[in-house]
Amino acid sequence: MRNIGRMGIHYMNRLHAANVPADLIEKGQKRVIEASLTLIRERAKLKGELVRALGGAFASSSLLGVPLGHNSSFLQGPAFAPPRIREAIWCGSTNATTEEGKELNDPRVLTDVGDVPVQELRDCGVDDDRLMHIISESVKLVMEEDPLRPLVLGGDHSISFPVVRAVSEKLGGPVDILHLDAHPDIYHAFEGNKYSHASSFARIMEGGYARRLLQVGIRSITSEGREQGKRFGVEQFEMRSFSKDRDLLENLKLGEGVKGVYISLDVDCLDPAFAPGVSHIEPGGLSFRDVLNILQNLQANVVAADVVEFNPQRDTVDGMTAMVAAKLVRELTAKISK
Ligand SMILES: NC(=[NH2+])NCCC[C@H](N)C(=O)O
Ligand SMILES: [Mn+2]
Ligand SMILES: [Mn+2]
Repeated sequence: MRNIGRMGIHYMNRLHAANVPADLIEKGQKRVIEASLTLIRERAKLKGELVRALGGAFASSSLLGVPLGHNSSFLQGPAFAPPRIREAIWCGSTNATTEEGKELNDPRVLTDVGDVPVQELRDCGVDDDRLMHIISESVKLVMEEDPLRPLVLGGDHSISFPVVRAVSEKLGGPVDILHLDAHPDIYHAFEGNKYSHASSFARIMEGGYARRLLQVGIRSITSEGREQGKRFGVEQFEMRSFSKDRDLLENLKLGEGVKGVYISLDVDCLDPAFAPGVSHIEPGGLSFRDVLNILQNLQANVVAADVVEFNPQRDTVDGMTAMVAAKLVRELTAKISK
């Protein structure tokens, strides 16, 4: 199953090689892209109408899955994360109430517009330039429907670039970003791939989509990561000084004077003891409660967020990391919805 995407690309290459007219392929791709966007557009419209009809919501989280794993430099399992996270959000072992009392069953708090069909698009030969634009377009379709705000389920971390681009373009200016991760993901082009999951924040900063970028949980950083951080004025908070920074990080106020705040949560910001189901095991990380303390105390208008890099193929048999990722989504929902 995990190779369908690649087989799809090879299949398209064979069609090109066999002199299948390029415009035939191009026209077919356009129809598939339109169909993909139509499904998301109509679901977002319906959920928006529903929330507005119920009334009283100023901001409301809406899940958008982006099952994309091929821009990972290591394992591609994050492509399979969105359905596993949804399953865990609604798992009967817990309940539908967030820690401070929001009801997830209430569509004014949480709705779902489904997944961008990444596999299907790649199978038709859609390349990454276009795929990234389709992801951006999908995010904008959610934002079109006031009061819906996108809560994106990755996927590897490459998806944050098209998502933040869309949020910034749609709101008409930069946002402040709180980025929790073991890695800064700011290489100019990791292993030659400008869309790499290790390069998304280079694209975001180049594009001018963020004013401030705060990176928290960092404990795997190369000299390029530090240089690029300086170059873009990134505020990098490393784990080795976390006990010193804790006070500041648990009392953050962000987003004043910009369009809002974006939160990007790479599950590997957590210590692998809390979240073993990730591609890049990096000891010495945050505890789950550290992350919740930072989130719950954050003063900010959170306009959108993502949870990325959960790899179900590396999870424990009881799906522990799926529950961890789901709880991050639940508490982000609480943060966004009001
Ligand atoms: N989004 C991520 N999990 N990125 C991990 C990047 C790992 C890469 N090997 C590095 O040196 O930084
Ligand atoms: Mn990352
Ligand atoms: Mn990471």
